[in-house]
Amino acid sequence: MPTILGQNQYGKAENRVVRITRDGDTHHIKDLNVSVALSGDMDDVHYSGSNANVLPTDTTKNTVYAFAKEHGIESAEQFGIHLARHFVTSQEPIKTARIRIEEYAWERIATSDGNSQFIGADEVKHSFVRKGQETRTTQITFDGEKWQVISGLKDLVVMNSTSSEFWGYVKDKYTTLKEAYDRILATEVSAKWRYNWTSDDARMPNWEKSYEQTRKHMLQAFAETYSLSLQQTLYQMGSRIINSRSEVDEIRFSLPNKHHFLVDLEPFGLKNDNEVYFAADRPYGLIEATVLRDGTEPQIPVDMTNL
Ligand SMILES: O=c1[nH]c(=O)c2[nH]c(=O)[nH]c2[nH]1
Repeated sequence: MPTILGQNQYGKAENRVVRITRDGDTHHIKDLNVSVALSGDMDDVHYSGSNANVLPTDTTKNTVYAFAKEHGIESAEQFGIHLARHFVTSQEPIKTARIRIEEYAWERIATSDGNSQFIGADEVKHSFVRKGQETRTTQITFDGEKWQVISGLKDLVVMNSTSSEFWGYVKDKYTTLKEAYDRILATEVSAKWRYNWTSDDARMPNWEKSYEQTRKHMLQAFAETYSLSLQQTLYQMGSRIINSRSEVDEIRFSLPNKHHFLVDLEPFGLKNDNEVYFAADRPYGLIEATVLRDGTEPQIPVDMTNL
């Protein structure tokens, strides 16, 4: 049966680009997921395998990162218009470019003494929580006598665009990681905390207030810790909560290290001064630990944190 080629398009999908713009020590984030689809005179590559008209998808990816550096990202629309125009006007065989962009919004974290709306204290200038609601969880167990309440949250995404280092680690023959003295620290927090309320008495916590305050201390400790490792940040988040909330005796975290790799723009004659990052989704480091009030026994199951 004779066949003919129908509609076709190609490109690189889901280029995760994070652009940090530094205004002194106040940082601004643009976090995009950019998909490029090109079409035009592409009969030959399908019929005969000739690549003469094919701009590699790898090049379309590089263009996204290079444009983020060279032109910045003012808005997703402006960035997409710029890219689409570039592909169609610079490559004769390309007749149509479709650029799809998802943008992830970030808000600044309020510091202990500040207010989220104002950039007052230092920390808030480079500490962000991704917009959108986290999921709140709870598990209640009652054996007719004793109560156990373990509450938590998941999908709370946070980022520090500076004030994070990672160096001085073990190096064996498989170690290639370069020491970092100024990196992005980002994670999606899953946490479970156990209330020390065990009996049906009048001193039971105000659950709504307790959740709100626990979340607040968690975010503030993340923002205010100058981090030498995600493990250290985790411990600071846990101990801030235990020290500030007398109703919580134990908290367990599961923190994926959401890696942001600096893009090498040197092949394009551009210097990447900690501005353009590739946000990788996997594999990721996974840092997990429990923080306890001294003198109490751990009760939160190790594998419960992600539920
Ligand atoms: O904060 C970190 N902790 C690690 O244990 C680790 N390992 C790694 O490769 N990067 C990081 N970052």
